[in-house]
Amino acid sequence: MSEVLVVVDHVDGAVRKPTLELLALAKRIGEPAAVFFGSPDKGAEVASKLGQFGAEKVYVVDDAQIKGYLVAPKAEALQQLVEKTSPAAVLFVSGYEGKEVAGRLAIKLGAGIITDAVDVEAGPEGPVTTQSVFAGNYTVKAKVTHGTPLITVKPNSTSPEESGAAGTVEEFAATISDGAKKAQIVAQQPRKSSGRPELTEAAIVVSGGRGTGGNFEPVEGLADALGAAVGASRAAVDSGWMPHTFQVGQTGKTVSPQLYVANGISGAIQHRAGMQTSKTIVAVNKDEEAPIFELVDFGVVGDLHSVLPAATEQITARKG
Ligand SMILES: Cc1cc2nc3c(=O)[nH]c(=O)nc-3n(C[C@H](O)[C@H](O)[C@H](O)COP(=O)(O)OP(=O)(O)OC[C@H]3O[C@@H](n4cnc5c(N)ncnc54)[C@H](O)[C@@H]3O)c2cc1C
Repeated sequence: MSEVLVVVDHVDGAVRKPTLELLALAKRIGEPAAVFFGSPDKGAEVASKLGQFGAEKVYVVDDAQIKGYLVAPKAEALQQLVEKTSPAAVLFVSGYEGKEVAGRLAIKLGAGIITDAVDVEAGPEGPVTTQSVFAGNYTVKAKVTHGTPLITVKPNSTSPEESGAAGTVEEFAATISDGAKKAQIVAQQPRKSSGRPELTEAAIVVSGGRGTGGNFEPVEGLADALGAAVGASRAAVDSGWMPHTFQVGQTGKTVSPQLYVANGISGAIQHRAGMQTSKTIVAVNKDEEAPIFELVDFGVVGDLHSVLPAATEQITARKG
């Protein structure tokens, strides 16, 4: 069985959950092998974590020559690794960086690329992907017909699976050309931490829309009582109430938490596209005809400014 390369999404060696999801998908189509761009010192620790979730091998690519530049060196290193290992596919997390590296790699290899898959399974002639298009109204099955399939997968498309594989480390020395070092990073600033979970990884998401009137305090209060991430509709983002990084939907992030609480959000199709696969959906809306109520498991018709503080108080009291 051929290897399936999974490009690791991490922050200073802390592997993010979408990578663990990719490992579960990789296992369906071959032998999962992760590619970690980072310090070789962290290789063993990262390999142990990735091994726990199915990575049989972890290629460690020293990022000393890579981290000071934008994505071109990563694509170049991956080209060399793909040429050496001839994998059955390469999987990336569907994010800004994952898609850009995958696109560059596709050009270098002359290979086919599929972006924003929500599922990957084995087919008779290689991996078959599922994409959800037109705001979730259609699903498309696709396969790459030329070269190594390069596939970017949306976060929360599947659940990580613990398997306890070995996760052995193999260092891969890539040669980075001067041509790949043309876009240098001159300054980097980590985003201020809110102390809340990352939106796409959170088990609970509490979102607010235009119905908040710009006051997100009740939404944030409930989120904090539940240990949840905060999300927003595009109307709230376009009004300047929340940054775009909080937007859920077709042109924002896709979330699939255990619980999604939509407050003052009408349920437009573009918002649904980013949250309709949530396991349980609760909505608070003062309009009983709001379309969001078509997809909820539990709905409250009421003013969020009174419903949310009351719910927060109850939850806080129960937690003691
Ligand atoms: C190409 C394209 C891409 C888009 N991408 C996205 C996207 O990624 N994400 C996204 O969200 N939208 C997206 N949109 C916009 C989308 O069509 C809607 O306009 C948007 O989702 C509406 O946001 P909303 O539900 O907050 O506002 P509204 O539709 O105005 O709904 C507000 C709701 O709040 C309720 N309400 C008002 N006051 C209260 C109160 N006090 N208590 C309780 N309920 C109250 C109202 O009854 C209403 O249902 C996109 C649109 C286009 C054309």
